[in-house]
Amino acid sequence: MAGAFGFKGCQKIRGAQIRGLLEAKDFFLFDCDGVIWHGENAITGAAKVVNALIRRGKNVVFVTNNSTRPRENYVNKFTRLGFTDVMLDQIFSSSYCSALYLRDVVKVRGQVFVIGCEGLRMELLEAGIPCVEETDDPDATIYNCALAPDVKAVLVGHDDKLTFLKLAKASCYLRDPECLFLATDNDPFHPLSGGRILPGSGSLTAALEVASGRKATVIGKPSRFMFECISSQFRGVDPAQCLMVGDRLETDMLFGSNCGLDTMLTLTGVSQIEEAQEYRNSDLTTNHSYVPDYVVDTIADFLPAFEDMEEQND
Ligand SMILES: O=C(O)COP(=O)(O)O
Ligand SMILES: [Mg+2]
Repeated sequence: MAGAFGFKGCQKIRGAQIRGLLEAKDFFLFDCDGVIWHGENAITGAAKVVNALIRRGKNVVFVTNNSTRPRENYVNKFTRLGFTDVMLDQIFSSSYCSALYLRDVVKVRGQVFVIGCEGLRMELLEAGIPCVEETDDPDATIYNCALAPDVKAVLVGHDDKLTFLKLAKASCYLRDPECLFLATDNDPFHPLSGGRILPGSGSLTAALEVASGRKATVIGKPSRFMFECISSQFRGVDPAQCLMVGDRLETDMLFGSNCGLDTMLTLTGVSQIEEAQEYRNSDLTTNHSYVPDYVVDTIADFLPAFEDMEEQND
């Protein structure tokens, strides 16, 4: 897919080309982990870029598959890391969008069984969606535990306190075909320092898919639903005016393609340019949806373009 400037995918761009892109787009969607920050550390220059875009009147939103924190937590994190003007309504997390999906699309009537962190439960409760209480009985097993009545959905997100009992309970609830099976995202893993990895929600969902014999509906990237949330909150967004900036081909770039957005891969996160070139050279046309229109080493590559624009305006 060629971007607005006719570039073939995987083209590294900088300077004047980035400036052209900044002038042509008015809606910027940023992935967080691997683009804006790594864990608790901002990527060098990221705050300056985001602050400059907002100062120039561009729309900036953040689309993160991380389901572990409530949005307020992100506002504090952005402030802590030097992003001066990020507001709650610019943050679209897979937990917040899962709550919107259950409230506004499913209009769920009944309880939701959650496999996930406290941040996911908080977003659901904030949206008025009752969650099945977690048991703290150390002797509870699937043979003797109580199962809640009227569970109308099972929602799986990143859960670093996953237990066999939680998986077993979810499998029982999913025996009811009326009970929806949802996942906040399908990320398989998250790289950690020292070559370690953290299993993602996708690995927990896969376990439940095998146990239940059912397939989950994924709310987060690469599904289009997060863009639908953004579009309805900003009263209609023109995909042609958007640029999706991410670090992962199979979630961020595919999300952008699925929503008809131009896409930019930054090489500060999970995916490398060689992987993107492999997808581009693939005979399988479905693989071309993973190919970014543009590639930059880091979003800090935007900074010289702002300086050019300033000089031009002086
Ligand atoms: O940390 C994660 O779950 C991934 O988050 P991201 O979508 O912001 O990269
Ligand atoms: Mg990321």
